[in-house]
Amino acid sequence: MTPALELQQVSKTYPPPTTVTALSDVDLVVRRGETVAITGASGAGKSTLLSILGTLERPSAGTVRIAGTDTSTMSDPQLSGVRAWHIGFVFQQFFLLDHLSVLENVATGLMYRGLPAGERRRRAAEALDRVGLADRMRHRPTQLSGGERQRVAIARAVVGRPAVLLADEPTGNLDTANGREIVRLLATLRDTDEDTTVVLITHNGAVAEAMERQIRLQDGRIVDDTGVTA
Ligand SMILES: Nc1ncnc2c1ncn2[C@@H]1O[C@H](COP(=O)(O)OP(=O)(O)OP(=O)(O)O)[C@@H](O)[C@H]1O
Repeated sequence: MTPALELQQVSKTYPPPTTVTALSDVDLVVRRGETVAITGASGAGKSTLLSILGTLERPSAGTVRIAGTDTSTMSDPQLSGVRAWHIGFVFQQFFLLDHLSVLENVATGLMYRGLPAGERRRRAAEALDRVGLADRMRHRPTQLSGGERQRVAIARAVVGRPAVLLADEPTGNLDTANGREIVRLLATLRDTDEDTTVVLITHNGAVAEAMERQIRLQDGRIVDDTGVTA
């Protein structure tokens, strides 16, 4: 089957004045439905790798394929389209819009799908039900706990049923119990949605262990990968 994500000889050097090489010659194949943790010290290149997998950043060299399609020749609007249809993002800081209701926040995840507002709201309500927040739809994000806010962010990320969910430290702002809930939720979404691929960055060993595969970065290179058999 076509891999969900494929990097071939990917390097990323940020432009001057910094000229930092954040990734060097990374080869990575993520199969559909895999759950993957990316670990490594601060500055190892984890966020850069996630941004490249999510087409938010372009590599300086190498090839990025999303569901088999080479993204290197795509224009910025085409890449936006790939993100809107295929990729969901979750961040440590939630990034919810406080002036909108929880339901409206989740509906923004369908903004670029060309759906009528009523349909966006219907699907948003369904996604909130899946993350166990059906009774919080009319709340504002500021009226929710940290764990609940992250569940709203996850609902927004998966409302369009993307093939890939990318999460940068999704449990980083949560206590252990709430972090565990979020990891359990991500696993459930993978099991109930068809073949959703989950790639997350974490500094937390227990969160990493909850994923099927662990990849460790050091100085911009993959130094350990439990998904690769010798
Ligand atoms: N926009 C940028 N411009 C220049 N250098 C950058 C930029 N973003 C990241 N870097 C550098 O690239 C390297 C890798 O950064 P990255 O954020 O990918 O690491 P990380 O493993 O996610 O770190 P952390 O765990 O601290 O978030 C670091 O040396 C960082 O300073």
